[in-house]
Amino acid sequence: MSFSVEERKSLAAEWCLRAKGKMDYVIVHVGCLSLKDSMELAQHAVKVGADGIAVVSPSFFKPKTADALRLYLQKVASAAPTLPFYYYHIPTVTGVNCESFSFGPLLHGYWPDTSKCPPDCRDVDMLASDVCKGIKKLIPSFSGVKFTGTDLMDFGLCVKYSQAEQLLLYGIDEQLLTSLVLGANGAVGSLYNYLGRHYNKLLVAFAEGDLDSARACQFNVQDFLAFASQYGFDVALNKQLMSNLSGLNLGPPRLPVIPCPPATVATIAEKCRQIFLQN
Ligand SMILES: CC(=O)N[C@@H]([C@@H](O)[C@H](O)[C@H](O)CO)[C@@H](O)CC(=O)C(=O)O
Repeated sequence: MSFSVEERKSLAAEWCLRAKGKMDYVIVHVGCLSLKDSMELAQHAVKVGADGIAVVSPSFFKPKTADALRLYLQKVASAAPTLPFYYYHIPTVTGVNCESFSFGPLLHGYWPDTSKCPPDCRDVDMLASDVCKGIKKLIPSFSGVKFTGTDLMDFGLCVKYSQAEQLLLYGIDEQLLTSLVLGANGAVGSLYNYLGRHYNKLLVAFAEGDLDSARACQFNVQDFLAFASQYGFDVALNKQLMSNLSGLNLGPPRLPVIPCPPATVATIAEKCRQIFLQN
């Protein structure tokens, strides 16, 4: 999102090129503040051979209702109708709220029908299950959701009303196990960039019904994040950890995101090695 449209195009082209024969999917994120930019990126994703596109809600002029967001998503999808389309739900980042809710914010999550709400309720995430309701009629290429949220009832409803073959990708890495129980069939997140082997153990243990081992894997991640959070775990620190742990120089974050002091990164990387090399 911090990249220009041109930078995003060249990154998408490079990923699609290099992933050939190595990766099952490259899903290009094309969400922007401008609908036109998103449509341009969607068309470009087709040209470079992406396997799908994903879109977050615009976060400056925000949609006020799930209907409005669906209409926006429909327009973006129409620019690349042959590509599988994914809605990327990440309310803590987009700040997209339900502005109307019949029983007020305290009951958020327990009453997903936002159509019945008064117009004075602004602090409630717009539910992904509302956005996805009936979306296939508007977007025939709709193929699933990337759900980065802690509202597991909302996630559960996305799973319940999804169709066969759709992807339900969970995005809170420290709670992956919980989402698997509810029916997640994939995950996208930042920690997988350096904890892939560890998470594969969790997935295998879960698939084999070995919940003790799966829980142990998840708890290790939670321990690690609790440690890193003391230093302010954020996107900058995460990128620096990726560089430190992989040995690849991934470059600095872009302003206004400020990097973490290198000594702190080294401390956290060391903790990561301690926890995950021993387990
Ligand atoms: C809010 C946020 O950044 N969430 C991350 C998580 O991977 C997150 O970093 C992790 O669960 C630690 O809290 C991802 O879901 C989002 C993400 O990696 C992305 O869109 O690039």
